[in-house]
Amino acid sequence: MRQNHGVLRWLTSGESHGPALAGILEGLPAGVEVDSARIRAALARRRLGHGRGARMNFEQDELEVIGGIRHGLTQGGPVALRIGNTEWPRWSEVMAADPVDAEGRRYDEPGRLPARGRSAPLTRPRPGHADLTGMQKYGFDDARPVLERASARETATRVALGEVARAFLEQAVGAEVVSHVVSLGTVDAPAGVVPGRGARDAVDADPVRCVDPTASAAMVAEIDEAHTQGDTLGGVVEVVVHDLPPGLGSYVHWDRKLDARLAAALMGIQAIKGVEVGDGFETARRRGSQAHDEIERTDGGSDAGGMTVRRRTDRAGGIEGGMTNGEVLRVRAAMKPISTVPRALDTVDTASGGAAQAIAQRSDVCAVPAAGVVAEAMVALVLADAVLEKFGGDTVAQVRANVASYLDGLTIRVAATD
Ligand SMILES: Cc1cc2nc3c(=O)[nH]c(=O)nc-3n(C[C@H](O)[C@H](O)[C@H](O)COP(=O)(O)O)c2cc1C
Ligand SMILES: C=C(O[C@@H]1CC(C(=O)O)=C[C@@H](OP(=O)(O)O)[C@H]1O)C(=O)O
Repeated sequence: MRQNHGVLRWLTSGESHGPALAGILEGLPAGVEVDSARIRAALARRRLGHGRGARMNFEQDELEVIGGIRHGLTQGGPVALRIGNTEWPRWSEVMAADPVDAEGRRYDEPGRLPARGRSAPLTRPRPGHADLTGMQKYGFDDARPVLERASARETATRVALGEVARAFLEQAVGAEVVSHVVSLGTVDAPAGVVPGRGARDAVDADPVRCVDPTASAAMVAEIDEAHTQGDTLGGVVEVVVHDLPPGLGSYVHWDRKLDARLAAALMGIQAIKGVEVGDGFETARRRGSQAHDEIERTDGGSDAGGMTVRRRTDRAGGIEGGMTNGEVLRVRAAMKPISTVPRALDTVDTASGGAAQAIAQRSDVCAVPAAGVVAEAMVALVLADAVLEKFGGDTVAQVRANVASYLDGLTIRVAATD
């Protein structure tokens, strides 16, 4: 299955140390209010979090909107963005698109161009990164081109495009997307704490984007300890979406199920190794009587005319049968520890064939808080796609009217959750 099977399409391009990243989002209606200041603010959120590496401090995301937005409004055409890497001047030769000297020589022609410093081939692939298999698959004798594209630097583009999708979701359906860190290393935040509407700034103000201060302090301490020991950490983030209408996605076919589409989008983030919908794996341990969300009427009526209902709990995370059910949507993504481990792991040197220590230059110790921001972007893109698929419209106003008409026509309504 290719993700983006619905109405919206999005693509990214660019390398970690290339001149820029590029992203295109195609299929949005006209009239989404979004400007570069908003997208820049989203990019700044992705750089947050205790445990990120030095590069987050000395590099900026230089955003330029190339197309699709005029005077702060989308125009209906593809939104195209460029995010310049301010590191580029130091890499302009190593990552040059064209052959690097007048004779048209390349670094990957052994003996033809002296490969020193940054241009020296990387031949000690890191366990857990894309290095070794990427070299095999694409026929490289240098891991450089593999890590350049595999790098999560690319997630800057997703966050930028995701912010446009988030603006659409807010304006078309009134939905709000937020994420928080629910575990980091061995530390768990208390179960059942879900950030409400408007909580995003408070979450972002926390050094690890965790809503519980005690757990946050323990997470910070665990990052510091791992750092001291030359080690790295992973964790779990939860994306929470408030005020989605019931009926996004569908039960009728596997690739239309919203949970399948969200899971694919989240698994497509670098280092994500597991996804849970709602209480996920915990639900599998429960009995049926304790696993599901019982339904009750809230309007006081007893006839079968128009009624309002709610679920007493939200263990399902707002999705049943591959569709939003009108409750708060919750999806979790588990991130493995960063694979560039300073206390380097064993590998082989692909040039000499001998045993070696893996590449271990600067690296993030932990990027779980940032992964939450990336996960929000992926969820926003999938939900924007699902909203457009169900409600259509060439302008935000049309989509909004279509949503209102659908909700007005429901004989069974879902009570507001917060
Ligand atoms: C926000 C973010 C930051 C990351 N930072 C690093 C890093 O500094 N060093 C590293 O080795 N991996 C980092 N990763 C993970 C790698 O990009 C990822 O493990 C690699 O591309 C291999 O893909 P896989 O883990 O999905 O198999 C980061 C991932 C994310 C989401
Ligand atoms: C640059 C970003 O993340 C990078 C993601 C990354 C990786 O291997 O995924 C490795 C690191 O890059 P470098 O090895 O050049 O320091 C991170 O800094 C970013 O998120 O903007």
